[in-house]
Amino acid sequence: MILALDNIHAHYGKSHVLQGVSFEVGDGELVTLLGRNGAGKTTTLKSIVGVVPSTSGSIRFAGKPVQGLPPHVIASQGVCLVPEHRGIFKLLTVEENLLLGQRKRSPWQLDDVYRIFPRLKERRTNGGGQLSGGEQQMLAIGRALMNNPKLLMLDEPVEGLAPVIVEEIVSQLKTIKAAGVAILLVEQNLEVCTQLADRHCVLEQGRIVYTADNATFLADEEVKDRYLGVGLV
Ligand SMILES: Nc1ncnc2c1ncn2[C@@H]1O[C@H](COP(=O)(O)OP(=O)(O)OP(=O)(O)O)[C@@H](O)[C@H]1O
Repeated sequence: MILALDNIHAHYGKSHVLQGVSFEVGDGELVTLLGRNGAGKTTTLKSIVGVVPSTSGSIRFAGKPVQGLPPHVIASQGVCLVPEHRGIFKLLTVEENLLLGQRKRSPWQLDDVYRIFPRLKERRTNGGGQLSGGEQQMLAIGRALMNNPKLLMLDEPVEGLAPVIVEEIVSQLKTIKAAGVAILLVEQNLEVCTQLADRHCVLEQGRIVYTADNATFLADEEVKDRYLGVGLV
């Protein structure tokens, strides 16, 4: 088990946003966190990396409690969050952005990242601000890989991207998963989720209300309707 959340609560001021979130991610597993807008998906990711402190419950990473530790200490244990807005340094080149994430002992060095993301190699001397949205997303994922994550967390990585770029990112995430990196994915695009995931967890009003493996989820039209308000096309 790489990640285990047990009964996590979190607040923004008086607003009780996470109301007892419990779920697990196994070693090398890809789990999605689904739910309507405002369900608490981003807050859950932020509480795992310690940016939003959880007020009770426990978070264990690779068997060790991480709750309450400062974000940089949690990150150094191998948890990496690629946030929705990607955090690219626009004035640095692609390569400089990647090198910011570099760790000497990481199995992911520049050439490894360039193998998965050939577009980044082509663009390596371009400024981060000159990249398309899809390329920025690839850069954010590439930089996270250089940090040697055991668990990579992605917040809506394909939102607003053209279908051909979405396909490219899906295939790159498959490669990263095949390399043994566990992934926790927050994504509204259910087609992408069901192409990638081993398991799905649905959040509603700050609680996990449904968990199923991918095959069960695909067959369950009711859950999509009830909790997500969408049908799969
Ligand atoms: N910084 C903040 N301060 C106060 N309330 C916040 C803050 N960030 C989020 N919230 C509120 O907390 C709740 C959960 O937000 P969160 O972003 O975790 O949801 P989400 O499931 O990721 O939804 P979305 O897809 O809209 O991002 C929402 O009601 C939101 O308005």
